[in-house]
Amino acid sequence: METVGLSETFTRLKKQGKVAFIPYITAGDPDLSTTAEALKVLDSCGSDIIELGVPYSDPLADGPVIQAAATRSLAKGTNFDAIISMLKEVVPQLSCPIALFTYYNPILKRGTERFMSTIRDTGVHGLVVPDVPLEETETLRMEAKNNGIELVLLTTPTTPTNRMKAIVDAAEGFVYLVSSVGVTGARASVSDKVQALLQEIKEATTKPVAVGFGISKPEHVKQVAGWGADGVIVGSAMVKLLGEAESPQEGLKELENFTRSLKSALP
Ligand SMILES: O=P(O)(O)OC[C@@H](O)[C@@H](O)c1c[nH]c2ccccc12
Repeated sequence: METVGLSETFTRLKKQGKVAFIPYITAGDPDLSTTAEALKVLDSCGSDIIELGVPYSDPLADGPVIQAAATRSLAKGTNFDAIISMLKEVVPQLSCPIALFTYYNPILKRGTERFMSTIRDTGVHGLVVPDVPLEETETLRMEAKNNGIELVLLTTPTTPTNRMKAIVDAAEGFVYLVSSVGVTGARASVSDKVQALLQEIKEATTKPVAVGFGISKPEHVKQVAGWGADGVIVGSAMVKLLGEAESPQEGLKELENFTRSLKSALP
């Protein structure tokens, strides 16, 4: 089925007074066929957008859980081409859009234009590149636009206001507000600075803003939605369930239960 893109998804949800639930998982952990099943589980449990991470050897922005997932996946021999073939199979079966997550190096290795056209051919709608400096997003944005890919950009609690404004102006699909400084990973609570950061961003743009980092419980989800986020992103807590389970089937079952518990905490 033809899915709509990221920004259209947010427009639809906004009309329904809903907040987007956006899980992240690492491709190939525990293996690619489980990833294919996990995408379908996450979709059928009500995810509105799914972030799929391309495992990388030097995930500088990732905490221990996602680093371990990338290591396991790479040790299994997961590579970009295998992820692309899996996506060509699975994306047509999904009702929610996929945002591919990759560090900048795998893009540079392939060449930006070729990378963009390759992911476009799988039906992926979005792209998040956490380590590309704003100054270098020009080419990325142009090639993304040429291929109908929405390039999401990230802003953090320490991003200066004028730089945040440049980021939200350039972002496509949605603005990724990183909730706390440091790396990805579940935290006991979400920093209440997020509320003020959300207000500041919403004064600078009408684009949807999704919040990530540290969110791992239904009460976190409820809290962040209550602060006015248009979307809530959960990664490490998902990755941990899937990658550290007794078996892939067990992991998929836990993923389903966990997703339902978080989704039910959203309006
Ligand atoms: O893992 P957390 O704390 O739930 O945060 C989401 C995060 O994992 C996901 O969006 C992500 C995965 N890798 C990243 C690298 C940079 C920024 C964000 C990410």
